[in-house]
Amino acid sequence: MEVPNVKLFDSNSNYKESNTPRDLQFDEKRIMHIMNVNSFEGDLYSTDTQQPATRLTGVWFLPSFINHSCSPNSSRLVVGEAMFIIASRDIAEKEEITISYIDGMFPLKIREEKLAAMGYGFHCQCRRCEAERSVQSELKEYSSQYHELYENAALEVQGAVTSTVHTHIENCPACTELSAVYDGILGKLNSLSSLTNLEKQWILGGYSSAFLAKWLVCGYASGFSPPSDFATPQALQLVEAMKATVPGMLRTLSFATMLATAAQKDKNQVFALVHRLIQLALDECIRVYGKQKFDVVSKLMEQSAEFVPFF
Ligand SMILES: C[S@@+](CC[C@H](N)C(=O)[O-])C[C@H]1O[C@@H](n2cnc3c(N)ncnc32)[C@H](O)[C@@H]1O
Repeated sequence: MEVPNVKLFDSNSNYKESNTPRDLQFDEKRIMHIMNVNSFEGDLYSTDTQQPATRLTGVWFLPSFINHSCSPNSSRLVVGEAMFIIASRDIAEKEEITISYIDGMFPLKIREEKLAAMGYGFHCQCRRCEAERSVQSELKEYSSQYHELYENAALEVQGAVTSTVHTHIENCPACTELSAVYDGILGKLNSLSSLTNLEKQWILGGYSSAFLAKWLVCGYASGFSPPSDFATPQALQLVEAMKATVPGMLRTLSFATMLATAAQKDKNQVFALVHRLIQLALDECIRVYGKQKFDVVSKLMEQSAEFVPFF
């Protein structure tokens, strides 16, 4: 399809197409399809920081040309009416700019289902998907278990968050089982020699909520406040994997700050782990610049007990 002149979308421009091509004539179905695959949905932030974020849907012309990847290099932020596309990791010269159309922190099968449900009409063949497909048969057991459990686990979490009574650990069966899936996938990945370390991180990142379910189950009894000994090298390994998988996610930033706070309180904790967690939080804080990053990370650390890092 021919790309229209950008000036057509500029409200201050007098530019007009000399003659409307026949295929641009009014066709309701076609217009609806174009809207479906090109519009964005998300949180809109006011420049007035006292205002809460509101949900919005809209079409932003230039960002709508950006393709999807399950391990993208950019993410988007809407402030007022402007959409910012922010690099979430270093981007090489001539590398395609990509964003994720879905919450990519899920295993392959769920990502495929989410993309299919949105009607984009493509099968993702990014490097992350291809790496995960290449070991799909080896991971089948964990992938199926995750698939069976994750919706129920999400319901348990929602129930717990909205409940005023602190339910006990036994009342969270799906979360408990899901956390065992994480240990299983971790062991399996260690035994797979056909994958690079980065490919293993991409797969592990997709199972992050299974690890977080474990935190939830442990943190439950203590009113969601993470136990001080929860910041283990295994938790750090997951934050590193989440950063490598979908960089710049708020969930990863919050998880890192929560762990850093817990690690700081633990007298037995080595300084290197706390330091690395804070560094990761600063790296993931891609929407603010300079010294403000430190303010945001320390504020999040103060508030970390209130955060439920799940789905
Ligand atoms: C928002 S548009 C992206 C820009 C579009 N590629 C273009 O040139 O106008 C979404 C559509 O782009 C295509 N697309 C996006 N990401 C893709 C990917 N990773 N692989 C194949 N097609 C993709 C699909 O057709 C999808 O419905």
